[in-house]
Amino acid sequence: MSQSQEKLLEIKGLKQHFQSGRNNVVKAVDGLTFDIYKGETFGLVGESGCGKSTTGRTIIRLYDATDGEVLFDGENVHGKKNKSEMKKFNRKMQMIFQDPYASLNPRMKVMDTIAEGLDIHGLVKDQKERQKKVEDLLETVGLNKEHANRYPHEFSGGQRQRIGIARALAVDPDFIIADEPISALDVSIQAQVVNLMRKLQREQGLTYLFIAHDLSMVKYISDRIGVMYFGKLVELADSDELYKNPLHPYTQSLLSAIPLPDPDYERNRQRKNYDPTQHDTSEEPEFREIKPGHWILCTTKELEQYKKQLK
Ligand SMILES: Nc1ncnc2c1ncn2[C@@H]1O[C@H](COP(=O)(O)OP(=O)(O)OP(=O)(O)O)[C@@H](O)[C@H]1O
Repeated sequence: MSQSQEKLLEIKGLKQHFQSGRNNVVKAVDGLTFDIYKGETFGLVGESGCGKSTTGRTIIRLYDATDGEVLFDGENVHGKKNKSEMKKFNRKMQMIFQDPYASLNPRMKVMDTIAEGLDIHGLVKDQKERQKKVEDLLETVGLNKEHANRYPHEFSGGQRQRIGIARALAVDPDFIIADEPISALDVSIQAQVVNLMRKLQREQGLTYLFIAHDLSMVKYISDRIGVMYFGKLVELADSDELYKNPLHPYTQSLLSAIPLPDPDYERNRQRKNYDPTQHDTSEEPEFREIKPGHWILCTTKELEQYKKQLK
């Protein structure tokens, strides 16, 4: 988790609206603007359905954006690109999924699953190099070379996620979107996978967008956190700052849902419910910087109130 201030991604006014039925539009992502710095882990949290996965998928261009821009190292990912330019982006940006079993082809040996990207991008010259590269990747993620000839069903959930990580790493990416990568795993295995991701980040200078629905594990892995509610970011801050100074009532509600290790605190803790009707409606809320690096969706009047709450 070494964070620079150099931007790897600039997401500007990103929108993803889905047509649902004839007259209904789902605004899954509705105007997101934020940067992701080189070498950091940016945690994106919010409850199910708020648009986290759609954000990840739109950034990586699995979907074309309805509106807005994604700049990767200054280049517009969503601009008109020819095939070879798209291939270059596809290699630099990889994705790890929540359910590694569903994302691995059950009829493909681990060797071929991991080597798929190597083949597509022409990164190995012959079978021998291909095999060696896959074996090295298996070792990098804590598996061993004998695993290369097995099928996904022969592995545990944690091992399958390691295979998913090896597949993403094969093409030597700069940026990985991890979409709830540990939510489907046993609690005992979750920390192992997160620790592996942190180790790989240190060793390979990776940048992560780490998507999760609760704030507990995200705090541990993220440098900065964005809190998402119905397609919009409501708060964004350094991880420590967000826990010290949660200002938006929705962030406070998410935080109040995390069980805490301190028994005294835990006994007195109350779950805060978020009531979206509690906001000032005298003007449209905007994403405003309340102190350097700490952003909140609010009106000017609310901003003054939040300032008084700052610790
Ligand atoms: N391809 C699609 N077509 C139509 N609607 C979609 C599509 N993908 C997502 N949605 C809708 O967009 C909204 C956001 O979904 P999304 O999966 O991004 O949320 P999420 O925060 O990642 O939730 P979860 O944690 O459950 O995956 C939801 O209302 C969902 O039903």
